[in-house]
Amino acid sequence: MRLAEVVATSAVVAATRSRLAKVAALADLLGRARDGGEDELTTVVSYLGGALRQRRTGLGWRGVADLPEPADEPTLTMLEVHAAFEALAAEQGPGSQARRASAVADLFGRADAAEQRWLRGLVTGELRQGALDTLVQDAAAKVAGLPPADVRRAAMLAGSTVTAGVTALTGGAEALARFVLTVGRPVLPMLASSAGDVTEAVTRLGGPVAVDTKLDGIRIQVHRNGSEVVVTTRTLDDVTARLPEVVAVVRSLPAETLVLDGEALALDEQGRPRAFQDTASRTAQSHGATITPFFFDCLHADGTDLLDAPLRERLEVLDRLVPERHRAPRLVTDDPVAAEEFAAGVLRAGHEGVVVKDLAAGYAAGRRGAAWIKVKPVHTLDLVVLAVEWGSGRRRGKLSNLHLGARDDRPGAPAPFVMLGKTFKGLTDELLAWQTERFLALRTHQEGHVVHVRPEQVVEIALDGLQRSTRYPGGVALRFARVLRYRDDKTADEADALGDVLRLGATPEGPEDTPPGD
Ligand SMILES: Nc1ncnc2c1ncn2[C@@H]1O[C@H](COP(=O)(O)OP(=O)(O)OP(=O)(O)O)[C@@H](O)[C@H]1O
Repeated sequence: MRLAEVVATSAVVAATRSRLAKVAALADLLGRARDGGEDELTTVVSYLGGALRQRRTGLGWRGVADLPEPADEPTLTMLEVHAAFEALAAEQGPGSQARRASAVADLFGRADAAEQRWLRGLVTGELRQGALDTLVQDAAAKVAGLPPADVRRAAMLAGSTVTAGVTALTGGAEALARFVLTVGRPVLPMLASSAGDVTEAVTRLGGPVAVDTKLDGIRIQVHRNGSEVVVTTRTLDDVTARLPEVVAVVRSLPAETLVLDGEALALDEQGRPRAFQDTASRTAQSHGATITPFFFDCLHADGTDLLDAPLRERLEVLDRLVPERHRAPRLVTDDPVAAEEFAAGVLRAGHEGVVVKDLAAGYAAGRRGAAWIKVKPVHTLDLVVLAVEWGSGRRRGKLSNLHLGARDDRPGAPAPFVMLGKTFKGLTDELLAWQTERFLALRTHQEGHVVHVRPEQVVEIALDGLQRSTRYPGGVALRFARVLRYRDDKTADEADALGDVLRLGATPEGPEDTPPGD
């Protein structure tokens, strides 16, 4: 298969808003790629999801900043491209940088202009978007003639869309069914959609729901097999060695095999939650505050897999095995008023909100299906830092005012991110010091006092709302944005998209609330 066919499909997917049309275009391509053998197919599935097959190529933004003249005709094949990146990834030792540069010049010199743009996006990660994964899963299911839920489930269990997609296309239902929950192997976590208030969330789900305390710590998944315990994060990184308290708690539970989902939290002496940064720094260093695990789901217990069991049943097992002091406080109700009252109490206790959950739903990775709905009182967005301004006065010598962008999910968007505003509010001295170093490392170029950076750092912003704006290209600006924390557990493709932002609803244009600099 030629690279041009993948580039063309990718353009069709970006240009339509229709989910059906996106899946159809991807399926058409996957159907053709299937005939090319497993290596080619794996490459196509991976690239359609916006990712290279190599974990590291030693190539970054800088390495593809200056490209040779594009070729007139697209001639590259997928296997040639893959082989070129394999060779790049294998380069090491003295002189490797020069050899890498010449390999890049060779590869990109054989690509036409559209292919060059696309390959550059692939290398820098700009093509990656969380939503692409489920589209590729659905397309693979369509070609294989399998229910989309089966492929999604395999991806959750394998922790990889590429593995699940290729298996569906080459081995069919039988091969797919071999992906089972294995104690000791982490699965992709279930995520939540959001609602403006608790009543809306309860009404949307209908019927009795679990209203769970939303604990502001670090997502953990714990696998126990006898005395073996493994703790992983939302991104499936192993943090077992850093969280001995969690290991000890799980070892004390009355079950031989166990998979639990929960949140690890730093608590002060009064049992109130401490700032997220305190908890987060604990996975980075292994000292500091005491960490307490709180579990809210059970996926396996003593030989019984519970992934497909309704939440009601999973919670029964959880309540039986885990003592109350290690569970997220919860109310089961179908009454929105009772749910609102419970949520108000949760906020008074210092937690960030609630997650309202459908008691009849199974456990499914990702955000689709919306069986979990989070409700937080202030709006928060996960945005990407596009540039930073040098501070003045007390902040001289520090990178301060952040330029914030959302993923631009509009068809034909001119750039991957669209700027929504700036803020320097909420930044402590510690954060200023940290971000100065971080953004200097990400610097691409400087214009006046504005340092442009590679769009890789996600930051969680609280805001009062949106206002319409003629100043910013998305047509809206953030109102009273302030920094809550840096999200090192999220990549830029998991940041909020303009579509998510607009759902907050904009008020008419008002005076600019964030002064242009500090
Ligand atoms: N009781 C709970 N049930 C489910 N998730 C919870 C609970 N308490 C805290 N959480 C956290 O909330 C997250 C669910 O929200 P979401 O899927 O939107 O992830 P997120 O983008 O990391 O959310 P946020 O930034 O709001 O924490 C989970 O990943 C988990 O870390």
